[in-house]
Amino acid sequence: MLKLTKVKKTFNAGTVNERVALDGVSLTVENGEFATIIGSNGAGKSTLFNCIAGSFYVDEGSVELDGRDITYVPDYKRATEIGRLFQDPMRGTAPHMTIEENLALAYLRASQGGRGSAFSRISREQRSYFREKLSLLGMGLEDRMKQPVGLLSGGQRQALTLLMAATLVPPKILLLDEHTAALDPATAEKVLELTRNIVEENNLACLMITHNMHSALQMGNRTLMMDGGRIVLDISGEERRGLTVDGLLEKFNAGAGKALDNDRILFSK
Ligand SMILES: Nc1ncnc2c1ncn2[C@@H]1O[C@H](COP(=O)(O)OP(=O)(O)OP(=O)(O)O)[C@@H](O)[C@H]1O
Repeated sequence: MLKLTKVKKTFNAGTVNERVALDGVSLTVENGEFATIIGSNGAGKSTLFNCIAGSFYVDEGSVELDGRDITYVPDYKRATEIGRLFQDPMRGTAPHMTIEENLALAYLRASQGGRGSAFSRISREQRSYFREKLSLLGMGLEDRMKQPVGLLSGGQRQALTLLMAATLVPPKILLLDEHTAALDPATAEKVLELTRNIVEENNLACLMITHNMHSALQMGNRTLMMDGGRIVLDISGEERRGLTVDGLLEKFNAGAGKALDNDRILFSK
C-alpha cells in the first residue's frame, strides 16, 4: 500500500521561476487498486511519480510504502519495490543486450536491489522462467530470447519493459507514465490489455497517467484528476461506473473551478 501525506514540492523556490508542482497532496492506494490519473498541463502528475519513485525528495510531507516511511530512501533502493514505465519505449531496456540478458538484469535488480548488479550465467531454470513469462505477452518473444532488444518494435519493447517492471518480481506499486502514448493505436490497445491483465493477476497497486480520457475511465477502478499541484477529483465505485468522457469533464470543471486546459487530452476525446 502507498500512502502520501501532505506532499509539497516547489521548483526554483524564491526565484522568478518558482513553480509549486505539488501543493499538499495526500493519497492512499491499496493493493489491487488501479487508479488512472488525468490532468491539465503542468498539473504535477510526473512530479507526483518522481516523488513516489524518489527521483527527488519532497519538500514537505511523507511517502510511505507498506507502512514504512520511505520519504528519504534513495531512488535506487526504492526501485526494488516500485516499477515504473515511461512514455518512451526506448527507456527501461538496454538495446544492445539480448532479451534474456535484460530480463536477468531486471530480475537481479528487483530481487537483490542496488544499481547495476553484475550477473554471471543465466541458469536453465531462469531461462525457462523467462520463457514462460514472455509467452504470456503473446508476441512470440519467447522464441527470440537471444536477440538484442534494439531489434524489437516500440510496442514489443514496451510490453517487455512492463514484464520486467511488473511481473518478474511483482513490485509494491507500479507507476505508468503515459506508457502507451508513443505507440500506434492498435499496439497501444494491446499493451493496455496486457497492463490490465498483469495488474489484476498480480493484485498490484497501480497508478497510470494518461492523456486519453477513454482509457482514464476504462482502465482500472479509480480515476484521479489533477490541477495546479492538487488532486481535484478522486472517483471510484458507483460514481465512476457508467461515467462518460463529458461527464468526467464536467466533474473536473466543478472540482477545479475551471475548464481542463490540456489540448492533448481534449483532442483525444
Ligand atoms: N525539474 C524541474 N525543474 C523546474 N520545474 C519543474 C521541474 N519539473 C517540473 N517542473 C514544473 O512543475 C510543474 C509540474 O510539472 P509536471 O511535469 O509534474 O506536470 P505534468 O502534470 O506531468 O504536466 P504535463 O502533462 O504537461 O507533462 C510545472 O509547472 C513544471 O514546469
